[in-house]
Amino acid sequence: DRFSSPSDNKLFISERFNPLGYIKWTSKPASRMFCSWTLLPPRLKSVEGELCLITGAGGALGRLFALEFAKEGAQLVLWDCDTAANEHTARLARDLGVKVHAYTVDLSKRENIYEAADRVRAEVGDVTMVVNNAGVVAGRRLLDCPDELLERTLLVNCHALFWMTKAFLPPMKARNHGHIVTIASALGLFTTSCVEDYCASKFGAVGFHESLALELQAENQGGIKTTLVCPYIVNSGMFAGCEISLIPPLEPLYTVQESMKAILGEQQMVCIPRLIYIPFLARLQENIFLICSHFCEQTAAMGGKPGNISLHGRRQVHAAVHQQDRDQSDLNSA
Ligand SMILES: NC(=O)C1=CN([C@@H]2O[C@H](COP(=O)(O)OP(=O)(O)OC[C@H]3O[C@@H](n4cnc5c(N)ncnc54)[C@H](OP(=O)(O)O)[C@@H]3O)[C@@H](O)[C@H]2O)C=CC1
Ligand SMILES: CC1=C(/C=C/C(C)=C/C=C/C(C)=C/C=O)C(C)(C)CCC1
Repeated sequence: DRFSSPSDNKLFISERFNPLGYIKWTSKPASRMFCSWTLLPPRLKSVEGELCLITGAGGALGRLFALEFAKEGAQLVLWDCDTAANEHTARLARDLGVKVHAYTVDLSKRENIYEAADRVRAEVGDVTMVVNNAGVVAGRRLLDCPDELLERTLLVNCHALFWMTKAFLPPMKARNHGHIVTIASALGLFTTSCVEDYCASKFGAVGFHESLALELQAENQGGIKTTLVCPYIVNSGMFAGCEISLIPPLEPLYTVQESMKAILGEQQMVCIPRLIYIPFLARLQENIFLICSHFCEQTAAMGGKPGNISLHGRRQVHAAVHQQDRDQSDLNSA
């Protein structure tokens, strides 16, 4: 059994919970609904024969992703700005018997991404899976941080997602087949202090990912899967040595194996550990409230049924009350 762990035999509703699923609920037949919310363990797909591009492949998680995809039999395209680290990952993956193509790419430069994408298409072929994993953090207090470092975080963690998708999605759409994975962070769902650049970029990544997933769904491109990965602090890589007293950092291999389960299970999102779903769900509840408010407002605008409390109506009441207050104060001052 791939990625077996002691918890594999237990059934956790949070594991199967699919946050974009509530939209599916309203639009898809009961069978699909059941699949999104089922308690049954997911079937893991095969990636044998897929061409999988991993960014940041020389880094802690990127290297482990490359090795896990290699074990699964995928052909690899590895991107990183650190040539030596990337080549090292490539050698380790080749030792597992798969074809590996390593490229030195600076993801903070749009033209660099487009040029490298053209080279990959010409030299290797159409990429069918993209794992947007590369990431950076300025790691300094906002007011002490050079502007360029702050900008770089947004360029690498967020803007690069636009250019990667523009470069690699079209052939996927032509075949209605592919998979785009976004390695975001728990800090794309809620915030903590002193990481303004990182939070801004990861919130951007989460928003980008959700919107793309909905766009593909609206365009009936169900053959193109998307997975959002939101890990807590990992005991390696960019946050190595960073600890919070309550919860110990995650082990990198555990993080990547949990991510692989979600990717191969075609899950739309995974929070690692599950505790991270709690602040996420708190936000989701807020969003549902906003959608309901919007719906009430539209109902009112369409001449909603008596008894409906509409925000639109309430706003008119507020405006009338304010007008009365102003009239009263004019009277007082006269
Ligand atoms: N580690 C953690 O605690 C957590 C990490 N994540 C996310 O996981 C992902 C991987 O993180 P992790 O493995 O820890 O990070 P690492 O720093 O270990 O690896 C990131 C890799 O990306 C490369 N990279 C950085 N900038 C660029 C660029 N402009 N162009 C190309 N490659 C670049 C880095 O190269 P170089 O070393 O030369 O900069 C490095 O090889 C990131 O998106 C991160 O935000 C999410 C939650 C927690
Ligand atoms: C709010 C919150 C927590 C704090 C989480 C933090 C501070 C996460 C930091 C994550 C990082 C640095 C990710 C990097 O990508 C806990 C302790 C899980 C408990 C549940 C609520």
